[in-house]
Amino acid sequence: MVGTMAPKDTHTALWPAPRASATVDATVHVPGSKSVTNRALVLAALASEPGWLRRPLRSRDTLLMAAALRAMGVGIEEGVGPDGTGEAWRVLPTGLHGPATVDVGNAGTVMRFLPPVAALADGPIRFDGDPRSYERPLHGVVDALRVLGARIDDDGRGALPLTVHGSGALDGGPVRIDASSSSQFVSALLLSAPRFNQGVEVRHIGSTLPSMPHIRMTVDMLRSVGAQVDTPESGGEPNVWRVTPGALLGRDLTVEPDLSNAQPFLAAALVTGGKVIVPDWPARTTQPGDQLREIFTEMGGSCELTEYGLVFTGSGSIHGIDVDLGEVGELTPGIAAVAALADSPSTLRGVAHLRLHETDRLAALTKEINELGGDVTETADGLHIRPRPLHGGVFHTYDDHRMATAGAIIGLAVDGVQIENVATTAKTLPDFPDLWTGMLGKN
Ligand SMILES: O=C(O)C1=C[C@@H](OP(=O)(O)O)[C@@H](O)[C@H](O)C1
Ligand SMILES: C=C(OP(=O)(O)O)C(=O)O
Repeated sequence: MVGTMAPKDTHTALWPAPRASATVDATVHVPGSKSVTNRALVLAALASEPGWLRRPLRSRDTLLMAAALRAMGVGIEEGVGPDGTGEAWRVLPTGLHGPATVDVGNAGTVMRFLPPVAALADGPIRFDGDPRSYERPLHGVVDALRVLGARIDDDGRGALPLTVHGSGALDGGPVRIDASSSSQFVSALLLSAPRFNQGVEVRHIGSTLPSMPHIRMTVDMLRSVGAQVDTPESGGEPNVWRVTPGALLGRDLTVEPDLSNAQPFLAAALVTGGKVIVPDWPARTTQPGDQLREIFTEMGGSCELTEYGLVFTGSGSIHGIDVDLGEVGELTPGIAAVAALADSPSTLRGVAHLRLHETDRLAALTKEINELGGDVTETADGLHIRPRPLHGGVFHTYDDHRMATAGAIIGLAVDGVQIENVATTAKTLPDFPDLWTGMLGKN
């Protein structure tokens, strides 16, 4: 296996989650969005001219994406931007070639967005990854690609590991998929579709479709590089997306801060009754993390979006919430952590698909919060959380970055919480421990 594996000995290491000794008052510069960085890399690799990616996220998931595209022949030069300010990557779309091997790690974006890219390469592309990647749903992408003309060898489950036998081009056309287990099936097919001979028409036929903001992000970013996309929201049929074939432009794109990774820092303001400022919070964005402004306000905070960024202030009280998180599933672990410290119960709904994320997040949150003395029960599609006084203990993280940050939130208010393998935050936020202690004035 190639790529950026987390070192083994960090898996059992325990990190004493710092207890907040005072109200937090900090400005936290949150690194770039994983979801934007990995979409931008794919689109730049498929473009007909070079492009720039400024302030890209440098984390396990994005480095795996860059390594995979490089393995297929794309040039990605890491350096500073054209005006000398900040990190910027130059992407040179110099072809898509096999044979190559791709390590997806446990990155949903890599395992789902790249098989359609591989179908356009001129040789076999082998996909492998962490053990968990074998269990995460991929059938929506694999089955659809076969309908669209690709040859794929897998073990019969439509899951990893597998080989896409790229032939240099893909027919494309209409396809029906059930994306109820991951919005990334839809995003994956749309992102590469301008390069399919007939483009694509994706029709979602499942009962529910999670993470709509992430599909909007895909559509927005496609349009920003010149693709023509018809969506349900632009007057098309419900649950149908169409992409017209055509060349993609090389762009100069600045990546927004990752608003889902801003969550633990905003939560710190909420939990301690303090204030956290996140510079460069975008005024308009498709990122699901933007919904934290509303969710955390309902849970007791208040926020002001200024030209400088988001100013989020806790009131000293934390309220429970009854909320459907289907659109913003990746925010669930952080919301559950805050809810466990609230003054009233919470019900988090619409997130059954989290059982197939980095880990089974509903089971993991239930077990870990309850082992600290909490009272959480799983429902068919979410969690009931009844706050109780918590005590210290080991918070296991199951190689899930958002479990680690959820544990750190609880540790702010509870003595003796120890986070197992905090290094797993490197999936999307390698700087987490430093940013966290910096926020608390403990560096
Ligand atoms: O497209 C994306 O960038 C993402 C989509 C969502 O996936 P699911 O729809 O599988 O939940 C989200 O949870 C994940 O963190 C990132
Ligand atoms: C679900 C997540 O990631 P992935 O892109 O691997 O699906 C996440 O970051 O919460």
